[in-house]
Amino acid sequence: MKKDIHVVGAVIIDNGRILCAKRGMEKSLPGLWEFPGGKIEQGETPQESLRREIQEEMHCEVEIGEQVEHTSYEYDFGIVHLQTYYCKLTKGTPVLTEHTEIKWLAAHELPSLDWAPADIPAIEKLAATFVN
Ligand SMILES: Nc1nc2c([nH]c(=O)n2[C@H]2C[C@H](O)[C@@H](COP(=O)(O)OP(=O)(O)OP(=O)(O)O)O2)c(=O)[nH]1
Repeated sequence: MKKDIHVVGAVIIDNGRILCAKRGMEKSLPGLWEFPGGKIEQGETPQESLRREIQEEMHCEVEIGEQVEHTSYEYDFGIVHLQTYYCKLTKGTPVLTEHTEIKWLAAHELPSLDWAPADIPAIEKLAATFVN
């Protein structure tokens, strides 16, 4: 049995653009794009986890809205259950810490990046949701 890994990702929208973050080359899924976030810790709600991760990784605060997607993807290292949520910035601006690059893209531009496989359903949904 592969281990289940519960992960939250923030779809941060600001000025009509969505924040995309590139994973480091030394990590699992090296160099792939993802939404900032991380593993849900024991006793946390997805929202608490997301707020904590965004503060730690991006040094800013977000207001969390509706869920975008909830999907599971089986990697060689485990099964990632990824929940993504719409977020708005409430304090500060995202800064690069753990990631190697960040980009702000319009929804229709999202499919042009090389995303972690678990993110594809969310990317397709976002790309189809906003016509801009
Ligand atoms: N934060 C985030 N993680 C994602 C996304 N898509 C996706 O497959 N993942 C995977 C990558 C990781 O295996 C896991 C998130 O764990 P993490 O952020 O706490 O861990 P990490 O990448 O620092 O480290 P690692 O232990 O996987 O090397 O979920 C996504 O959009 N955002």
